[in-house]
Amino acid sequence: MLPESPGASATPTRKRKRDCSVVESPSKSSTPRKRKSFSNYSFSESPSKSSTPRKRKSFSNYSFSKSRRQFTTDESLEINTFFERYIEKGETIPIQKAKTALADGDLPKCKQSSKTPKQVQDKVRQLIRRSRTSSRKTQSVVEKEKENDLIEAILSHREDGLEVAEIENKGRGVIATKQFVHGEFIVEYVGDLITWKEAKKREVKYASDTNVGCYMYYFNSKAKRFCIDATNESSSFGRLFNHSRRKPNCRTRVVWIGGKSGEQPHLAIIAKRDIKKEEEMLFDYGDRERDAIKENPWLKD
Ligand SMILES: C[S@@+](CC[C@H](N)C(=O)[O-])C[C@H]1O[C@@H](n2cnc3c(N)ncnc32)[C@H](O)[C@@H]1O
Repeated sequence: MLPESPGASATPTRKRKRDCSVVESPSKSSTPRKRKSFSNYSFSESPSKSSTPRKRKSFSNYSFSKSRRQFTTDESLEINTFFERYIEKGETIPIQKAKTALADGDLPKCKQSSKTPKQVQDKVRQLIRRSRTSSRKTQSVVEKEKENDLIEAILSHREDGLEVAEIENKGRGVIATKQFVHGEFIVEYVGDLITWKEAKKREVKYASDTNVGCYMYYFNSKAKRFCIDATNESSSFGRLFNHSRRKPNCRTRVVWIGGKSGEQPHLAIIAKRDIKKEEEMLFDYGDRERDAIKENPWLKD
C-alpha cells in the first residue's frame, strides 16, 4: 500500500484544521479534505564502501605512498622490534624507511643475522598483510560504532541542536542551531508504534475531530507494516519536521532495537548531507499519490 500524505500541522495557539491537507496559512481554504498521512521509503543507509586494497605485484614494486594508512603504535613497535636485530640497536626506525630499505634491498646487517634477506622480506610481507586485515577490521569496527551511537542516541532521546520556529506557509518547523554532518543522527520520530490496522482505526477517530492534526508515519520493515502515530502533542522535535521533495536535507532510517518486549523498529531522522546552522530541517514525506498532491500542492516542492 502506498504511503499517505503528511498529517495536518498546527500550532498550539491556532485552531487546527481537522484535515492534514489543510495548511495553516490563513489564506488557504478550510474546507475539510481527505485526511492523509505520510511515509518515506528510503529506510536504509547505503552501505559504506569498503576500501579494496590494491594488488601488489611484487614486494620491491611496493609503493609506500604517503596516502597509505599509518601503522598503529603496536604494529610499528612490532616491526621496529623485528628490525632492531638488523639495524643499530635502540634506534627508532620509521617504519616506511625500514620498508623502503627492504624494498631497495638495503638490508644492512641481515647477512650477519640468523635470517636471510628473503626471510626478512617474508616477515615484512606478513606484517603488511596483517596490517591490511586489521585495516578492514577497523572499518567494520567503525561501522559497528556508528550503529551503536545511533542506538545510544535513540535510547538517550538525543535531540540537541534543534529549535522550533514558525515557517511561512508551513506552520511550525524545525531549525538547526548547530551544524550536522552527513549521516549524523538528528532526532527520533517519536510516537506510538502501531499496526496499520490500528492506524486506520485511529485515522477514522481523528477525522471526526477538526482540532486534531495528523502526524502518522507509515512504513514497512522486515516484511511488516507499521505506523508511528505522533499525533499527540509532545516536546519531541521529530514530529515537526516539514516536507521537501526537491531539497530534503534529512532522511529517515528504521533502526531495530531490542528491549524487554523484544526487538522494535524506531525511526531515526538523519542528515542526508552536511547541514548548516539556521537551515530548516526537511525530509521527503514520500507521498507521490496524485490525489494527495492535488490536495496538498506543497508535496511537489
Ligand atoms: C508532520 S507535520 C509538520 C509540522 C507542522 N508544520 C506543524 O506545524 O505542526 C506535517 C504538516 O506540516 C505542513 N507542511 C509540511 N511540509 C510543508 C511544506 N513543504 N509546505 C507547506 N506545509 C507543509 C502540512 O500542513 C503538513 O500536513
